[in-house]
Amino acid sequence: MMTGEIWTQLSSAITGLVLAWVMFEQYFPHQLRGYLEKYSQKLMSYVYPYIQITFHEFTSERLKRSEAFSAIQSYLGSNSTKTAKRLKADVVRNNEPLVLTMDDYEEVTDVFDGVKVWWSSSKTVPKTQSISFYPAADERRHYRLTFHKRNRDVITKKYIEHVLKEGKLIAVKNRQRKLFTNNSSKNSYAWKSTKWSHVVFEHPATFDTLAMETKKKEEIKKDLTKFSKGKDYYAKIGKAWKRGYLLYGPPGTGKSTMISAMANLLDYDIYDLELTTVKDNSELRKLLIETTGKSIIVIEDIDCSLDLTGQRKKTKEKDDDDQSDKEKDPVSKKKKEAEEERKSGSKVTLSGLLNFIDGLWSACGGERIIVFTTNYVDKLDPALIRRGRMDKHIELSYCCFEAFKVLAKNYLELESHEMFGKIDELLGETKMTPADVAENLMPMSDEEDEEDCLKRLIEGLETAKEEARKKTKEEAVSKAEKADKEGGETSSQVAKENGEISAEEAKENGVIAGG
Ligand SMILES: Nc1ncnc2c1ncn2[C@@H]1O[C@H](COP(=O)(O)OP(=O)(O)OP(=O)(O)O)[C@@H](O)[C@H]1O
Ligand SMILES: [Mg+2]
Repeated sequence: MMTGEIWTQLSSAITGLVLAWVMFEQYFPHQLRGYLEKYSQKLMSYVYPYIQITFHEFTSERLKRSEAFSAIQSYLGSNSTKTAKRLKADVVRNNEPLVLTMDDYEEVTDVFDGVKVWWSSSKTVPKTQSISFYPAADERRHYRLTFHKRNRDVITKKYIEHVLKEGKLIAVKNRQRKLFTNNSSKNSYAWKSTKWSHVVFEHPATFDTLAMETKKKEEIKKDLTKFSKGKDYYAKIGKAWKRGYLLYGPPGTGKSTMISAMANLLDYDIYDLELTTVKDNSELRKLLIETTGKSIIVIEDIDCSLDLTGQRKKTKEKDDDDQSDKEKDPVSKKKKEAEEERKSGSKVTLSGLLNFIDGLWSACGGERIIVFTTNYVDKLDPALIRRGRMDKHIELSYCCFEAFKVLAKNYLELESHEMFGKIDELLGETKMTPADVAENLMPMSDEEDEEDCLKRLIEGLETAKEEARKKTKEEAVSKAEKADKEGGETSSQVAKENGEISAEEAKENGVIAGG
């Protein structure tokens, strides 16, 4: 048993003796007993020469994990593996060394500047215990540092600082990037202290493999790097250190791929936030508080996740009905919106999400990027995507020739080929997503070579072109028919003025329009 603990037991024995004596001497006046207790404590501090400092896992806010605790955990993890007998292993990536930490109720010693200290780890379990299959929800860990009081200065002024600094460095070194998700069935258990579950993030996408115009790509990369180095700048201008990106475009144009590339470029974690499974605004806030710095918080398909559009329409319609509403001041308008949201009983509301992005809580820690993706940018509420919330809007679109060249290099290791000219021409005439181009470029068997793949792509592009032509024709015909049916000279007149033609004309000419 360590010296610190012997002293703890001895001290409680002495206190017990003193108290017993006080109780025995009942005729002692009340005030005198107070004095006695005070002096017995003082006496103890003379006899018991050790000082203890406790570091709790959760701070007094009880919401955020203490940074000191994490740093100590890493420090002890690397320093205690030689002496501690019981260790805990963490998730490991292939071929990487095991990450070990000291297990609960384990004790280790450390020596600093010739001074010996004792570290112990323990946890507190709530007093009201019911018999349960799961561990208690409120289980809180702590580390206790014990040292001799004559070393007080060295420990409090130098050693603790050393531990925290070392611990943070070790944590950075051992860091495995993580992909967090709130959409896990396990999360429904009440005992789980965190709402996020994670796996190690290993996506190979980088900006080099991302197919898009080089100029645009470089601009985004520059923007991201500037952000990640902008701690002082954000502090100077008095803004929370966060940045919002809105990625929009048709399916298969690389929105999700770009998020992985962003995380790989900056070495950030990803929090994939599934809004539909979030119970209410307060749960949303809790999720945000639990995110750490150096992370990208992603909400995919934002238009499908929330009934934001409906909400907006409702208010808009009402505004149109009621002229006086238009003149209403922003405060009462907001109140009205909140009231409507409350009545509609929707889980996470627009104002909840807006608060999530730029409210008070989002300033609880810096270095966070928020990314929304959508296929329909027009459907989103302007309030959600205004600059300042979503600082940068990036459109990911159909494959252009420059993007194709990136894919050809990735998939076929081709910088140029005689067929490239034809492909360039076809890509200018028809729309194909990078996902479809990539699919065509992937060899289907070992026998297939680059040329087969390029041929397949050309065929695919020609088919797409033909289909698009047919579709435009059909649309023009049905539009013209409709105009004819609605009849009257006026409408056909208008149609003609607008460059549209009658159904018959359309059929005769085999119409070509748009594209
Ligand atoms: N710009 C791109 N560069 C490289 N690969 C791409 C690109 N766009 C799509 N791909 C390929 O297509 C697949 C699908 O792309 P991704 O999931 O990024 O599309 P998305 O825009 O997120 O689509 P959705 O709107 O349906 O979510 C990816 O696995 C990737 O291999
Ligand atoms: Mg996607």
